Amino acid sequence: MLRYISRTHILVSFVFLLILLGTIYIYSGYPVSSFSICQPCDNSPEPEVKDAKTKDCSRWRIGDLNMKTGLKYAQPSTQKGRTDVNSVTNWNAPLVWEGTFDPVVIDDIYKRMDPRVAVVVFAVGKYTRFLKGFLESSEKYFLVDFRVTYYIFTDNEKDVPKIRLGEGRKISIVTVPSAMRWQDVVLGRMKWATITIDKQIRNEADYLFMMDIDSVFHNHFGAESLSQLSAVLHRGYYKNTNRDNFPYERRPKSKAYIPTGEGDYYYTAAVWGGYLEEMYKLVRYCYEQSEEDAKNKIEAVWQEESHLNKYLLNNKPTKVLSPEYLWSDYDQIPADIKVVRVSQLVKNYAEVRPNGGH
Ligand SMILES: CC(=O)N[C@H]1[C@@H](OP(=O)(O)OP(=O)(O)OC[C@H]2O[C@@H](n3ccc(=O)[nH]c3=O)[C@H](O)[C@@H]2O)O[C@H](CO)[C@H](O)[C@@H]1O
Ligand SMILES: [Mn+2]
Repeated sequence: MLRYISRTHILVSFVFLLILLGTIYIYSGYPVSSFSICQPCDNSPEPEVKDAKTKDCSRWRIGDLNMKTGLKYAQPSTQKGRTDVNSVTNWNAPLVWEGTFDPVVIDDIYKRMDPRVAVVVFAVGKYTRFLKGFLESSEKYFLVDFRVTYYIFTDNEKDVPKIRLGEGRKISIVTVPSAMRWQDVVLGRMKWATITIDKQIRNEADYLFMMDIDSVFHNHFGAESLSQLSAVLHRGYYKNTNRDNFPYERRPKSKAYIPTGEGDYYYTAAVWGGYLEEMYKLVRYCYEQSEEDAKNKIEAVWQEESHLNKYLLNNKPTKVLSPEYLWSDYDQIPADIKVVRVSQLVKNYAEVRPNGGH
């Protein structure tokens, strides 16, 4: 009997001890299941990661909104703000316009995390001519003081210009084959980006942006653009267009098909970004869906842009960026666009594309 009691005692004490240790472990702040953006920082092979920042980094988690003590900035108001545009979606995500954020505050918050940002751009065939304007203007306006790597996918490495880059910023060249059709380049972006994220970028970045190269930055493009998944409203359809007139893929045979009566917005495929893994999922989705289409002998009306719009209908973006984030030199600037941050260049489609035309 005595032996029996003492065994039970030992067992109960052991279980109690386990529970106690577990509780201490959890309450001591160990990240039980939360994904940490800073984890990759610690493993980073990059020599320029500063000690202080790496130490700081271990305290950061995605979703933290910690700001430096004593930072000086204008008092935010609950009464004043943009009233000419809607700045929230019906799934309660921010719709970002000039005047809906304070760059002093938001850039400080994100800079403290010191994320590594990958920018994937393609410059195939004659499109290498756009690299200089894109890179030089990006250095002036795009996530200044953040760590940025431009992944330049090209079939012509020697035409990549030498540009002076800011501290912590670099270029990584990825060689891709030339193409006979521009459609193959724009869709090929999904294939080559998927492969290269798997092989290389995953270990080198926390956020990833996909961008068209025929673009120039004109104004601040900062941390207000960062989120799990951020998509930009296409300038051509953001104001008065009925959803049934969005240029979604309308043929049921395509994987990108969206029936009439559905849809939130029409997003451009020329600027989109988010957490590395979220972007990987989406880029890979566009690649796989377009492969399915090819098997069925159909190509979506606006290539990867059609697949992107299909995905974002069911997987809502966590931030919607206004057309300030991609305007076009072809179009006049209306009153609600207070700032053009990026603009697409006017180009001679027939001359610059391998198979001409629109
Ligand atoms: C503003 C906007 O909504 N842009 C979209 C629109 O592009 P655009 O009409 O602006 O197409 P584009 O000619 O700029 O092609 C898209 C991008 O592919 C690359 N490229 C293309 C051809 C080539 O020979 N070499 C090369 O490098 C380059 O990075 C270029 O910026 O339609 C395309 C698909 O039809 C894509 O969805 C673009 O994102
Ligand atoms: Mn373009």
